Amino acid sequence: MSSLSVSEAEKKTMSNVDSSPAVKVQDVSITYRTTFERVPTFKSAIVRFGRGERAVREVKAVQNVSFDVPHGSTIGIIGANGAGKSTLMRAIAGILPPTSGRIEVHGRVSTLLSLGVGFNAQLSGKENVVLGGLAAGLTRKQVQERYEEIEAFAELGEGFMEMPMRTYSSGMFARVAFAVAVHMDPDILLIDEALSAGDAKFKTKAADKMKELVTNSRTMFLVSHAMSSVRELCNDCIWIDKGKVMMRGEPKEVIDAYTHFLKVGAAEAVSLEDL
Ligand SMILES: Nc1ncnc2c1ncn2[C@@H]1O[C@H](COP(=O)(O)OP(=O)(O)OP(=O)(O)O)[C@@H](O)[C@H]1O
Repeated sequence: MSSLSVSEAEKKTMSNVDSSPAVKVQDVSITYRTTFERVPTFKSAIVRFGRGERAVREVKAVQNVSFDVPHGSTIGIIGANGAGKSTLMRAIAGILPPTSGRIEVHGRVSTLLSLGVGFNAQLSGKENVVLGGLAAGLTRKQVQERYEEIEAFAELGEGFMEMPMRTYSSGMFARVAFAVAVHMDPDILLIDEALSAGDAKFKTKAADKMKELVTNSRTMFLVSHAMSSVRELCNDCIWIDKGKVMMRGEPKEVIDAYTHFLKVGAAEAVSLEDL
């Protein structure tokens, strides 16, 4: 590193890409097994005194997925409902262990998965910010130092940070969740549909903040159905379908292939945004 000339170092910073991967996903499969009571017919339910038959349903949500994500990338993860995007994000976040395969994560991860997971709705916004910060590994002092910035970023309005989060609208919830996630100093930020709940003004602000994080060489995963966000913010893209990687590459090309696959064509794809 020290032997690099200034111009080479600058180039490296501009390209935002470090040679070792921030995330390495190797042949990962994730299967959910759900047991449930099956009551086949009304008659047999009566015969069985209301007890159903125990059945197991397996869903192969992610199947043999492998990819590397270099430091400084902003990678969009796209695909239809139920494709396995959130499952993959939960595995990268370390919330859900893969059924098989291996995931390496190099750096500190901050997640914004399914908005505000981990928040306690009975507690105030302020209390949740503190808990979120401590859970992310910050010291109490560091949380206190960042609190004002987080509060200012969330812009909830007078007094709302002191109110229990159950009294918040989903957009307000999203604002706090986003503000916390981006102020945790993450090396790797996982964002799952975060922008969908905020209003237009907050979406712009959130997008600017994400661009700033990426400029500072952070790695970001953006799971989204909003193709415009992926096109605007990402420099890399993975399309997942039925738990498998269909395509990886330039966001524009991957989005084109995906929208073509959905048989809507590129023109209608714009009106599909923000679904
Ligand atoms: N906790 C769970 N238990 C059982 N099955 C699950 C669970 N979570 C997800 N699944 C199943 O795994 C598959 C992938 O779901 P996942 O939430 O990862 O999809 P997704 O691509 O994020 O979808 P969406 O765009 O609708 O958010 C689906 O078939 C879903 O029914």
